[in-house]
Amino acid sequence: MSLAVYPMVVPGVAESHRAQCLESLQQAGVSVCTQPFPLSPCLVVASESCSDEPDVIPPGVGLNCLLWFGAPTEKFWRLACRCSLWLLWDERQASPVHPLREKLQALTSAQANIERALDAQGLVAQSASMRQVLFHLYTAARRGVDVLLQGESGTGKEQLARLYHQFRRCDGDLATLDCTTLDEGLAGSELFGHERGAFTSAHRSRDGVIADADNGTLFLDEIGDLPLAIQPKLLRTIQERQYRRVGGNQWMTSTFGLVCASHVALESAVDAGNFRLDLYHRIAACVIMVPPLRERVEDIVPLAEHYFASRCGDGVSLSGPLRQWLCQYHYPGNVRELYQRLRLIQPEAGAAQACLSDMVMPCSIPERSATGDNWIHQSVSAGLGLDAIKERATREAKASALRLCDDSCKQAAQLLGVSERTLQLYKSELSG
Ligand SMILES: Nc1ncnc2c1ncn2[C@@H]1O[C@H](COP(=O)(O)OP(=O)(O)OP(=O)(O)O)[C@@H](O)[C@H]1O
Repeated sequence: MSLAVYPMVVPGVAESHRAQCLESLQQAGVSVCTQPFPLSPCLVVASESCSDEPDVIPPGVGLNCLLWFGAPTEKFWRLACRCSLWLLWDERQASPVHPLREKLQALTSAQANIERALDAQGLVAQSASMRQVLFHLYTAARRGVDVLLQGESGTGKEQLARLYHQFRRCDGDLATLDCTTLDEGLAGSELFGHERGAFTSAHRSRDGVIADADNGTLFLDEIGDLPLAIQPKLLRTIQERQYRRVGGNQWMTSTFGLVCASHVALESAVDAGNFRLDLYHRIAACVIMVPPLRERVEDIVPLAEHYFASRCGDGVSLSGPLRQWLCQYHYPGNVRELYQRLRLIQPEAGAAQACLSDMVMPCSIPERSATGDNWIHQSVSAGLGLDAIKERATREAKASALRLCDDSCKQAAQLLGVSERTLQLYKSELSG
């Protein structure tokens, strides 16, 4: 396999270390790219003397390997947690040519497979933290390790479960069970299936999701919501991959890979007595924390571009103010909320750029507000006249625009198509 790498020497690293690194790459037969290239891994070269910037690793580069000169220190761990793999270079020993080649080989083939899977599923992951999540997911899937995905709602756990299934390259299907919808009485049947006559409405025998996942992957979404009564029944199934249908007495086998997801920290659910510790230990062999969107701001613009590309065709770029507007928000609902926000923006078909002025605001004032109070109707009945009504509508529009734009007069002005000064005056009137 021909290997290429982009060495990213962190500022402050000694020149002698940089030279040693380049020499080892040459000995390992690895070519050196002069630019970060998405499909080539990045070798982050660092040592204790390097700068301590948290964002030394730029977004958009491929998977990365940290090459650290010297003994690991706190700085090493801070950097290592942003890298997929790492290699320590103990200067008393010969240069680590073979391990270096091996790690770069592993990263290169993972990178190509991950890229293919992202394309196939229409997913975007540019940030170093998401690249790392993908690498761990890929490694776990290829080694047949079960995975627990934890992260806030809307971060993409379900999409990652699909990727995990794709990475496993198995013959069977991805069988999904959303545990939030499980009725306590029917949970056993949904999971294990049932025999005919097992309960009053069981007119026929049927398979459950565990049988459906045979030779494939079982995805238990929101596993924290699994009724407590059914939890002990899953222990053997997860450990031995065996199950018994409700009303049956024969143990059956299903060979599946397991991926579970939860938006709550399951450790807290265990502490609160809502989740069994023995079940937690069986599903948490490899816990992958999916970072919230506000902690990977680098993903916001690529996700937005991806969203517009899927709606308007390729090549829609975002105007500067629109990028700024999108990146300033903190997205408690994560990618799902970003997509909802983007629905407000409607670039013209075939337009090369999406701008804030493409934003569609609700153009008619609702007939009745949630409280049932129709202020326009009341104002008209009270004989207030059009000017007073317009004046109030204008004030409400300014307040809404400022709220939407996190109090930025400039962006709110763009949104309303008025001058920035108009919004500044409105704000000073309010504070005066
Ligand atoms: N990396 C990504 N690239 C493209 N779209 C994404 C990505 N991550 C999430 N999405 C989109 O965001 C939305 C929410 O994703 P998903 O349902 O996977 O989140 P979740 O973490 O499972 O949420 P919940 O905990 O509420 O079930 C979906 O529309 C999904 O397509």
